[in-house]
Amino acid sequence: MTARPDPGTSTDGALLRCENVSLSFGNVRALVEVSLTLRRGEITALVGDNGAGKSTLVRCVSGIHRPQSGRIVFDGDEIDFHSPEDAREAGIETVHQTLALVEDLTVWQNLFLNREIVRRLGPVALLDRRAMQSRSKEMVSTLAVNVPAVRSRVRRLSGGQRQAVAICRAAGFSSKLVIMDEPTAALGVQETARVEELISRMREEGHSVLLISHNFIQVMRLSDQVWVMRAGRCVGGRRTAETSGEEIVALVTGAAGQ
Ligand SMILES: Nc1ncnc2c1ncn2[C@@H]1O[C@H](COP(=O)(O)OP(=O)(O)OP(=O)(O)O)[C@@H](O)[C@H]1O
Repeated sequence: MTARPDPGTSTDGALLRCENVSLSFGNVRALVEVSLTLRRGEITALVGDNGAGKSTLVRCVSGIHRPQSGRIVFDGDEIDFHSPEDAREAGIETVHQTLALVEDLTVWQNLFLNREIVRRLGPVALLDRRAMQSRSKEMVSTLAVNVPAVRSRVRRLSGGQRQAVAICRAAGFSSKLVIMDEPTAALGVQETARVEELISRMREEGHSVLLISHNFIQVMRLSDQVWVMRAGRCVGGRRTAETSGEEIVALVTGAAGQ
């Protein structure tokens, strides 16, 4: 990963800036000169029809793809991630639709998966279960996550509770940006409401969130800023308070200009 200082971002409040980012897969132009910004401490929504390029853009930010041209500036540095680990190291956590939780492990084991706390006893390294459990309780209670107990196995949790654990894992460990890909797509009405509450609470706790959603009502309810993608291009950005669901739908479908 290379990092180049970018003095511009510290003053304009932007945590993330994509500038003319392009990426094609063979003949498919998945991203065409996409430019957008994401401010610190806000919930930024990314909307667009199927195939618009949302996931591809997010994959560029989270280290899965590398743009063929353009640049991405995160927290003042131009990024050139080679892997999701690079992105994570820089403070970008992604909650994928698949959640990547291990069913047979407990909530706390999932929260600390691959970042176990280790205690040294002379030459021997031991997992510090007590420290991980107590830190997990703190993480869960900070965001008031609706999870029965950190010692429950994930397989016993509902879809909403699993989503909450995955979000909690991403929000913990001092991440600077949490990306969520359709966090409520597979949930019922009540569970969706709980996860939305959790996302709002993250903003109250100072987290920055990039939310991909097909649910315009949710986007209008939760976000501070909306960016719209269509056919690989970013066709507009609006402050949520200054737009309407109708205008966003019109941008998504192409019925409105920029
Ligand atoms: N790995 C890939 N190889 C080839 N084509 C791809 C690949 N990933 C995405 N695409 C193509 O790039 C375009 C953008 O896809 P992308 O998944 O980013 O859209 P999306 O807005 O996230 O859609 P959805 O809402 O359905 O997830 C589509 O035409 C898709 O078929």
